[in-house]
Amino acid sequence: MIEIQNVSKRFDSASGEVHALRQVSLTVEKGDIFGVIGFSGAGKSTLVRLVNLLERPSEGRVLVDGTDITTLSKPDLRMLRKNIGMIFQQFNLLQSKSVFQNVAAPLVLNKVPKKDIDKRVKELLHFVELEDKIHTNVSKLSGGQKQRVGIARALATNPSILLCDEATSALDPKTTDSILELLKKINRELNVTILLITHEMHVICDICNKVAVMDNGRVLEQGTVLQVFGNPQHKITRSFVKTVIDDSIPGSLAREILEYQGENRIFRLRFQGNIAGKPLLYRISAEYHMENSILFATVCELQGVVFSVMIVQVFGSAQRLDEVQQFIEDSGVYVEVLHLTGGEEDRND
Ligand SMILES: Nc1ncnc2c1ncn2[C@@H]1O[C@H](COP(=O)(O)OP(=O)(O)OP(=O)(O)O)[C@@H](O)[C@H]1O
Repeated sequence: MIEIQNVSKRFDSASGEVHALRQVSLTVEKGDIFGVIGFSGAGKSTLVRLVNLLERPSEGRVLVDGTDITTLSKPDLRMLRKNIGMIFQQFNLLQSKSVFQNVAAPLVLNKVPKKDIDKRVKELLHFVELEDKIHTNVSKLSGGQKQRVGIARALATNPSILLCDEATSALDPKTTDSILELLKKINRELNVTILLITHEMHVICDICNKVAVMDNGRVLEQGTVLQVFGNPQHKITRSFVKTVIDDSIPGSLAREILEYQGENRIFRLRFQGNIAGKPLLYRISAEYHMENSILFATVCELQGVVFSVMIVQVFGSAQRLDEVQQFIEDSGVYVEVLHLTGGEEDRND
């Protein structure tokens, strides 16, 4: 378990003090694949580097399995780093060395006997499906193969935590998917807790069970992927959601709606999981006798859960619309009233 408690991190730079992290708190439970998403400069790399003390917090505490790691002695810090593997966007391999030498490096550093190193490296290369490249120089490998070597090296000392710093950002989409599959296998079969940082929603949706959204050194929101992306509270979170599920009303449609003179309200509904099939609109017609029309609907899958967004226009008096809104809320569906101004959606961000 990783606990980051009220951590701030400041750097001195030529142009003055930089606040890379501001009072960040988050908890990664054992078994999680926890994703931190944010745009460039949000503080993600600084955050992940705290966990193996590549960076020290200016304030606050970082606990790994209950121990405040800033208080560790040098030998204990070495032990901690054995327990925490890390992979990088640019792989950070020893370029002039073979696959074997790269994967063996942490074992050599830890003075593991040679015959055990041979056995362990073969085991690891089998796990990452790269046995046939054992004697190849890493400079001859593709990006995906290099990341597999990076992963095998990170797993060499049997860590219980794996930190991933934009591990798929340098890879094409197909290779990204195969590396994400491998990370899932590491989590599932080796019980490794994963903390990853990324600016790609696809990565979060594909493998993470929890997520934190960062901006300007702060965590804006965090929780399960479904909680955070199912009902995003901040503009930045919504902009990430939009990259996988665009839920805005096209401008031409918004202008048409604005021209309508009668009383109506536009709701954005977000359905999750088994409530996706609830006959909500049918009940608004049948029980409330109110006409409604679907303006937009889309569906995707987040973490194996069906997630759908629907924008509906319901017609009726303000009082009746309040009743319907209450009914929707009581049904456990996230509902948001949309205000259209001049053909655009005004979200008061
Ligand atoms: N060693 C350093 N010295 C000075 N400033 C730093 C240092 N490391 C990071 N920063 C600054 O801290 C802020 C957060 O950087 P960080 O690399 O953690 O963000 P990020 O979200 O990982 O962005 P990116 O994906 O671009 O790396 C940035 O303004 C960055 O310039």
